Amino acid sequence: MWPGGNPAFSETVCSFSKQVAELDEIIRKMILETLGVEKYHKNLMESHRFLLRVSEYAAAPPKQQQASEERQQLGLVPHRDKNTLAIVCQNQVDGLEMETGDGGWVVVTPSPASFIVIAGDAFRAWSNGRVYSPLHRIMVGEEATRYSAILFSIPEDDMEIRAPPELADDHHSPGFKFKPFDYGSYVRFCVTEEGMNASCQLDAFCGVANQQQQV
Ligand SMILES: O=C(O)CCC(=O)C(=O)O
Ligand SMILES: [Fe+2]
Repeated sequence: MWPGGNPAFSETVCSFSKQVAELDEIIRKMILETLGVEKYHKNLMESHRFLLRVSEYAAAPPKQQQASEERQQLGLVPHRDKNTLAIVCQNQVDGLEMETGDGGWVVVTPSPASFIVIAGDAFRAWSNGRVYSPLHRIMVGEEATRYSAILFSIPEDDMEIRAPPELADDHHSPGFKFKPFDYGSYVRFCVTEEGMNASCQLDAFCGVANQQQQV
């Protein structure tokens, strides 16, 4: 795209990514402290890499005589992130929606100076389900174009995602909701036919059925 390079852009992207990566580290530390497993923080940081994605969701072409909700178009299909955390920084145009659990959707409207943090399946599995990875999507309106910059923290492919013993659920059998797995195998499973058709890819890949429910 830029045969001569674009040092000013590279510098901005690098500096932004470094600062948001620091925020990711702080957030992960806070979550681990809350769960009482902060001793795993360093280990968890070392086995991750970061990816920055910048996106443009162009305003949908106007459609006359339709209610405002019908004028919205899907900008990104409903999905759960596979990685650990995603930190989203957007312009002042909303569009990110989270599933509410009963099939509804709620628009996320952050204040101008805040970020949106989304946990992914790797964190859900590692935390034995205590950190939830929500289903989310992007809806595009016709008023304005939405821009977002997202920093993803991603486990290395060979990282074993295994919840620490401290997070075992002693009140339910089995104590762990997910079988341990290598992150790379999970990513590969998600693009198989079975993975793509699963309503919850993590459960389909490594979910352990609750024995009490099976009875
Ligand atoms: O652009 C956004 O706000 C979020 C996009 C997203 O969910 C993703 O890239 O996984
Ligand atoms: Fe996402």
